[in-house]
Amino acid sequence: MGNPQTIWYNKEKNLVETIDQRFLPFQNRVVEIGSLDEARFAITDMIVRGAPLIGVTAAYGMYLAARNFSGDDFYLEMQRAADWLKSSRPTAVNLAFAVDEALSVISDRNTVLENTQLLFDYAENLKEREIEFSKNIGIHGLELIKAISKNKIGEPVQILTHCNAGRLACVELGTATAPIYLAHEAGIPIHVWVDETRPRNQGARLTAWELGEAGIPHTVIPDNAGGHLMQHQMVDLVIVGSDRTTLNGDVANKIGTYLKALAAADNCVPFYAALPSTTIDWNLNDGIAEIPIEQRDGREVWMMEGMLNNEVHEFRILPEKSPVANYGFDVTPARLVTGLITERGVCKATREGILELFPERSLKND
Ligand SMILES: CSC[C@@H](O)[C@H](O)C(=O)COP(=O)(O)O
Repeated sequence: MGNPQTIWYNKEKNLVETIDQRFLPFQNRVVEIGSLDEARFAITDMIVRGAPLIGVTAAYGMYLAARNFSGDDFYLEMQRAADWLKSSRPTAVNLAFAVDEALSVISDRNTVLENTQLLFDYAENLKEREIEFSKNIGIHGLELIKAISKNKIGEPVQILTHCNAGRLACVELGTATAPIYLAHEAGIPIHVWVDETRPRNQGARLTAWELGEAGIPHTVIPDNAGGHLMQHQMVDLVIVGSDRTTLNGDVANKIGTYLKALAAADNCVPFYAALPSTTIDWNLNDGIAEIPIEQRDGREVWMMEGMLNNEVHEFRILPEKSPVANYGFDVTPARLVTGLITERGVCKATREGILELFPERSLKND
């Protein structure tokens, strides 16, 4: 699989490097990030994507802003860098979390050099934390898969996932895919239905690529197929990721997730969201009203990208004069979510369930 991590600091080059996800699965390119602007561009242009990876990239962006600082007012410059990064994508809360936490590690008692080192350490530490979170999400989610597997007598557990909440969206292992990787490693027969996830096709392009690399049986399906499969008992479990989950358990995730949750509820299929605590917005209590939903360039809807004669091409797929709308995310209300798989365990998608796992947040949220 090559480097299992999606982002790393290259000591020889003194640069951050990441996989350029815009070219997968056609080409596996590495891109260098050497400045704040390059970090922001990586996020806006979706060279990197997925809530945890966006957060880690932003943390490195803060470090690079400090490293390249040459003005008079370090603090003001870092505040500007923070605002600039935060304005890159609105929905994934990991971004604001990482930038704010990065700001909190610097102090006016330190030299610029000391603060720069602190920001580097913070980015590396966040990266390690995300790796650990993914591992623990995997361990807790694995128990759900094991329990279903007991009743399948040698048949594979059928898991449906939407978008890419795999290692490419994180640093290693992923969120929704972490239990899948661990189940596969443990020899539990599994099969994954991969929603293609229009318009950018993160499922077809990224999740399918990842699972293929890991040798995990999977089938890519058009986004509209999930309901049919569930009606015919062809899905045992849905696991999706999240870009922002509110304290009351509402789950924002890639557009189309809500429809999968509706179909799952109608067919009594358990529907779980897997997410690290860095994806929980502790300040929000109503996802539908309060989570900002990114609207992206219509080009993603009217163009399709594909491979022809070994080259990546774009194709127009609808009439030139038809307007398009491109909402990036939707919110699945907590009542449709069977549970949340977090690094501390599985809980109900309720304020009580979340705070039971994260009691240290209780005081702050009373
Ligand atoms: C682990 S990130 C949450 C995912 O499930 C999510 O839907 C996703 O892939 C992120 O969206 P993206 O627009 O690709 O950054």
